Amino acid sequence: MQQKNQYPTLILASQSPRRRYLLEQAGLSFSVIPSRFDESSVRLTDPENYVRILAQSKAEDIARQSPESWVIGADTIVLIDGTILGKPGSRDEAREMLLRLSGQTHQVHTGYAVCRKAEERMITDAVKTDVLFKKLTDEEVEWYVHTKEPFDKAGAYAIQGLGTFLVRSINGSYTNVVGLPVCEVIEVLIREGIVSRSMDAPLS
Ligand SMILES: Cc1cn([C@H]2C[C@H](O)[C@@H](COP(=O)(O)OP(=O)(O)OP(=O)(O)O)O2)c(=O)[nH]c1=O
Repeated sequence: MQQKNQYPTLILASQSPRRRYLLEQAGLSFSVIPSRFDESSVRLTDPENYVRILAQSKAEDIARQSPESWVIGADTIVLIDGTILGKPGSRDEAREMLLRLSGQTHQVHTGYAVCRKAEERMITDAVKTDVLFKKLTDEEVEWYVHTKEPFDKAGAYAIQGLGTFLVRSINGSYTNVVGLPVCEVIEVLIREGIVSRSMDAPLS
């Protein structure tokens, strides 16, 4: 008898617990295999293109190992006045980023990619959300840096965490700021027949 292949149907190619949580919250079943793609190898173009290329590269990295699976990759950056803020490497850098965002509107761009190597299928797009920070006092910045939350987050904050107090308002997708535009990604998964949202199908 022929062995059934062992590839998972859907893989999230990300180390980010936030992305995992967002997809779980939406009722999806999937495996997690973080990509080891070197992000520094990608040249900075315009923000939308940049996050799409990174998302695509992360997804392709895992799709090569698991060609029958559908693979999701994503990348999030924070952009203020044309400058990209990545993850802060030190307390000083986190402080600097937060002071730069204080009282201003910035953009969060998340690129996503959904691909299946076996049929050379690749769908990518990017979503932008505007985020307005309240004006921060030095004490607030100091307190937040000391919580250590800023360190693995683009722009040195987490809207879904303690950093929620920093955000006065947003215009656009909330989940996009957290790291994955869930509505758009699930639209792709439904369109490609990977998940269903009809009553006669099981959950996910
Ligand atoms: C702005 C913002 C970013 N972030 C996070 C989401 C991402 O995990 C991180 C941006 O880094 P990314 O390089 O996009 O992702 P990652 O390195 O965490 O995971 P992987 O490359 O394996 O997919 O910042 C928040 O959690 N909350 C926020 O409010």
